[in-house]
Amino acid sequence: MIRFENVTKRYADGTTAVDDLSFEVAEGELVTLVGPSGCGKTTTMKMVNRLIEPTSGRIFLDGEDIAAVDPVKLRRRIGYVIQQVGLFPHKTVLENTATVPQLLGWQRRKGRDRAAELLDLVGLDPSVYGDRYPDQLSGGQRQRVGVARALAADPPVLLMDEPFGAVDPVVRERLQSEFLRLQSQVRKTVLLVTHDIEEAVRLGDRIAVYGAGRIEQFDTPASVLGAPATPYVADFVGADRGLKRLSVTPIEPGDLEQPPVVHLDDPLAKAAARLSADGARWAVVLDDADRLHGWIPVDAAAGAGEDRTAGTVRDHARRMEAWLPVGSSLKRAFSTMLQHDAGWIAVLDEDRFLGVLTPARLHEALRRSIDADAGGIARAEVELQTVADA
Ligand SMILES: Nc1ncnc2c1ncn2[C@@H]1O[C@H](COP(=O)(O)OP(=O)(O)OP(=O)(O)O)[C@@H](O)[C@H]1O
Repeated sequence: MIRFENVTKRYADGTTAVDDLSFEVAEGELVTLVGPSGCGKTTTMKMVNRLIEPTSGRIFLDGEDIAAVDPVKLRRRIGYVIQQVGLFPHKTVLENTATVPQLLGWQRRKGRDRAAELLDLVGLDPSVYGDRYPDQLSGGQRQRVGVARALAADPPVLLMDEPFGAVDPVVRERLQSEFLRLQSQVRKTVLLVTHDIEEAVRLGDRIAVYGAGRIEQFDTPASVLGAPATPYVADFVGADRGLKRLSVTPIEPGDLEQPPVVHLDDPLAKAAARLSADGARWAVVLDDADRLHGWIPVDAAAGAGEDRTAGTVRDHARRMEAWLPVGSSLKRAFSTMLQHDAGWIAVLDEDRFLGVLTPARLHEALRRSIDADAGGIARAEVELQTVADA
């Protein structure tokens, strides 16, 4: 979809920002460009929408040499998201989002409908936020409007330059997750610039790791972390790449343990029988709609024995705060365990209880991720022990 062929950019003062670059981004693929400041990432990106012209080499978009395409027409096919967002302060959120459809001459109604649809898609209720002005939004909300605006005219290509750089780490992680969910729906061809290797690994189908003006490695996150191509890349991804892998490995249903399950209205004696049959120390407690309520320890249930008057699970159940949606990263699972000082966390699919993740299962999931890698990555290279050390 996007192809660079021997592209070099030399600025007037003699700086070579990009040096003989060749790579290709497939349709629907999200490629992250990562590297230290000044290595040529932004220059690379701005050559795609012709904000910067290459000194030599050619860039193709969908097979067409972009040098021959009128820059204004070219930019209509390319959404552009930047860190400073650049919303018009005197226009409402809805008007800002509808900017490009309006420039394209869409009917006002159609443009606004589309803008509302996009705001919804990025998690901003248009009936709540549509009439606000940018200064009435948080940084994270402004960033979402930036993404909605870039998508409004449904361009096949999206360029994103440090799109989540201006917000704090917690909001940043949330925006990243939201963007991944969005991308799985809209499947744009995306080039995303970041200087944060963790962001690059988390978001990219493939990562281009830049040295000065050149790509040192262009590969999947697993391969970049597991088998850095050069000492430079190894140094850049850091010694804790086993830990970074945690942030790119999602919890899957197969990773979960299935402890005994009881319901709030079950007699205590029934819960005690379930626990003793399984030899378990605790059971998960669900409400009558099968939603997670909490857990019950074996000693609370054991007193009941055969005594049918001992009450119900409800009287002894404890609430469980440590839970995560399936698909969350192992890193989030690990930090949730630490935060709640919990030996296990519940994993849900929407409201449905799927099972629990324990530290042992987390470790196994990490191994699964390593085993699933493209061949040639020696397990020993990935520092599993860092999980235990952390
Ligand atoms: N207009 C310009 N004139 C001269 N040199 C420039 C110009 N724009 C960028 N450069 C230089 O080109 C090199 C690459 O810059 P570029 O902005 O592409 O880097 P980057 O990797 O995006 O950096 P950052 O992460 O800091 O944004 C740098 O050395 C920069 O100083």
